[in-house]
Amino acid sequence: MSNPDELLRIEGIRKTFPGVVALDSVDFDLRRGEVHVLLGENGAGKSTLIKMLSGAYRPDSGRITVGGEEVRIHGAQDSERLGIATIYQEFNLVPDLTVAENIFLGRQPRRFGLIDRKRMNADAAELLARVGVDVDPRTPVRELGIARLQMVEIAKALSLDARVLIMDEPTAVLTTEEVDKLFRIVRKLRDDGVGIVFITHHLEEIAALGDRVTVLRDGRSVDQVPASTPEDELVRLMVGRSIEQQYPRERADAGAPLLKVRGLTRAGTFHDVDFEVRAGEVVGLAGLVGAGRTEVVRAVFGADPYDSGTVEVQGRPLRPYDVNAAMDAGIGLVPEDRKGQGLVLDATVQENLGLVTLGRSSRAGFVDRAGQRRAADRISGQLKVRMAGLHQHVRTLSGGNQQKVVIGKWLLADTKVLILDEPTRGIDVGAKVEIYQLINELTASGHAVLMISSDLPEVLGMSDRVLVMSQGRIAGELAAQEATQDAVMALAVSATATTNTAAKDVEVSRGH
Ligand SMILES: Nc1ncnc2c1ncn2[C@@H]1O[C@H](COP(=O)(O)OP(=O)(O)OP(=O)(O)O)[C@@H](O)[C@H]1O
Repeated sequence: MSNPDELLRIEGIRKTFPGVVALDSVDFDLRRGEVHVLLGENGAGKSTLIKMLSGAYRPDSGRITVGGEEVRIHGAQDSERLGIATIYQEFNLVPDLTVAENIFLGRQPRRFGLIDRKRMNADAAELLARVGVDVDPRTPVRELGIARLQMVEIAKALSLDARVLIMDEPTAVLTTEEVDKLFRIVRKLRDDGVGIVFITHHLEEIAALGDRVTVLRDGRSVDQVPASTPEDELVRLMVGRSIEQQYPRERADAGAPLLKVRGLTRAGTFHDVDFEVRAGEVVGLAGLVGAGRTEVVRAVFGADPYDSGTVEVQGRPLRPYDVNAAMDAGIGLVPEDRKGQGLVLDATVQENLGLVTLGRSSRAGFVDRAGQRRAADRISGQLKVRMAGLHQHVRTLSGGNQQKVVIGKWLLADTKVLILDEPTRGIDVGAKVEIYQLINELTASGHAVLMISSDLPEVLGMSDRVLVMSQGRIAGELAAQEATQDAVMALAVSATATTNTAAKDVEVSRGH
């Protein structure tokens, strides 16, 4: 073996699916004590590559060597035996088992043939302490939030003595504080000699955490560069061109109010929420995690009930808790949890793109299939959905491309008021700009957009006005020119400061 620090090497890997070459002659290597970032657009092949290492997929050709020896990884057990642990975005934990049971699943310490719970819990507590997470090993996993689930997964990887830890977009769903904590743990593991493969769409994380970067483009490994490479250069390598303007907001003239929300209240969740969104406007809804932003927009969309207040679209009151009424009135919602709420995974791209429009036109008594196909073609082209064709099942699209389909579905539906909840989570930098441009087109043609985002630069870069929520109330409103990170944060913590809530509930939204 040439380099004693080399943990694994991938050479000339190819993997095809019907109609798609997902990976084509990909090279990659990982050393002890490094964070190696995998960077690439949505659909570039990042997840497919790591699935070769976790044993979920087998390559069509190419070589994988671990510790200098060629290996075949035919399943999760092979991968585990080779010291490779993978943490996916959808965690692999069993909700009804405890933290300790999950960590030692199938390997519980036994005493006289029975599971030795005392020892299992003590061992788990030690591992949890190593990752610095304060959780009782006897807690059922279903009671944990996302950040802690991730920590339990890391503890499990440690228990397996993993030398290679693969993390697929671990920061996508974390708050700033949680990201800091994760980074501390990852650095510690790196210092202990673990090799970490790290996937992210947040470029600023690369210099902060990474050592080397392998760039995948269209299923090929196009370059390997140091993590200190400037961001614009990374973008160029990844998308094959430079991006001039990250937030290309083109303001339109604000017209009549399309959406009016008055006194919206649900006890214990949000109170007296008043705002309006005018034709041609992008209004950002900022706030800390837990401020009630998603809850408010779900109530506006009729997906959840409220106790009092009114929602009007173009001057007409909407019946509460009635999604169909909201959609008929022209409201659309791209939800935060897209896989759960936004897509029919076993239907095709075209079927998913047509879900809202088809519902409407069939109610009106006709279905223009050719027109639907043209529309689906157009929008998938604009959003650069990477797919074998409109007939591909959404389940087999890459994560980012699935998200583009949900957004596309609503863009096609000609909604007057489009509500976007975390629209660019998991979306690559190039595709983000495409989405912003489509937002511009919408507002230029007189539509209104209400956008929740935890990515503060995105809110500031794309909104004409920013509403800031704090503890279920609108704490203030800022015009685009006065909306700075500091001004938003001051409002976001304002109610919290007066009510002196425990610091642990105050989790700052992502700001990068
Ligand atoms: N089971 C499958 N069947 C058919 N095509 C697939 C399957 N799995 C992946 N693909 C295709 O392989 C390509 C690479 O997808 P992959 O999920 O590896 O991308 P990615 O780089 O992880 O993207 P993202 O950033 O969006 O997560 C995509 O075009 C995808 O549609």
